[in-house]
Amino acid sequence: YPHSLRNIDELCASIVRSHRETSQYRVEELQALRWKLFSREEIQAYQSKSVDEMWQHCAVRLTDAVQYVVEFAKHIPGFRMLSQNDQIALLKTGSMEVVLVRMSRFFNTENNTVFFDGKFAGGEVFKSLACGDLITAVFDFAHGMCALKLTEHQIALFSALVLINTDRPSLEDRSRVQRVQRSVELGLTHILRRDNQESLMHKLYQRMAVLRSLCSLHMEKLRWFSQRYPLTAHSLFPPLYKELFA
Ligand SMILES: COc1ccc2c(n1)CCN(C(C)=O)[C@H]2C(=O)Nc1ccc(OCc2ccccc2OC)cc1
Repeated sequence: YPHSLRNIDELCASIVRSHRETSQYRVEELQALRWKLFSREEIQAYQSKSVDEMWQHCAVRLTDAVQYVVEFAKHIPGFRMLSQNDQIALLKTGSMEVVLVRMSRFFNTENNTVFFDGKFAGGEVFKSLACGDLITAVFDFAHGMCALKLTEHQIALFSALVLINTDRPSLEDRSRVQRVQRSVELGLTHILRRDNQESLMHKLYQRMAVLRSLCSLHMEKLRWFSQRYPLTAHSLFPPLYKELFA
């Protein structure tokens, strides 16, 4: 275990603090926007964008969110003790997963909308991406996360566990990653026991399995897109999005 941490409480406190400091938007902030929807004209404007324009529009915004997840990862006790390559390997596959976990905090299950460009958007706004199955899967996942009614503390520990995942391919020092993963798992079970919600644990592992298939769908769509629009993907996407996902 990382020597600096005397006990699990301290581990949980540092992950919760990091989650709060890197959450880009506070839930209360966006609660006020939940019923701010796009007008028919605004929806039509998004739907008349070309495929590559809309992909670029979304990639820029999602890269914003990914940057905050990179910051979050750096403050997970033990993450920075891993080799650079292992840190990149974990972020390559885990950062979009954490973005999608966090995205569920900005999802309105009553009108099936998600925060996007300052308002809350329904799936029809993303029609010009030409990947309705990805959007449906993103919305379904957000619904599933909201149904668990996780606290911010639980989301923080769950996000850390999603990120520190030893199943990632090409890890150099799997056993070191395993030690960090075990301490985060201890933290999550500690939080759930304290909240008297241990039954959530297996539901969270099911959510992780759904998340993995959702993110491989995202990668598949991105590969499809990059082949069809190589110029946009290689020169107009944010470097971090390319580095992590392309
Ligand atoms: C961490 O949680 C959040 C939640 C919301 C937002 C952010 N962070 C960052 C700031 N942001 C802004 C500025 O709009 C929001 C955003 O990006 N929303 C948004 C973007 C794309 C969407 O679907 C398309 C799509 C989804 C998955 C994978 C690829 C995709 O397209 C290629 C849906 C919503």
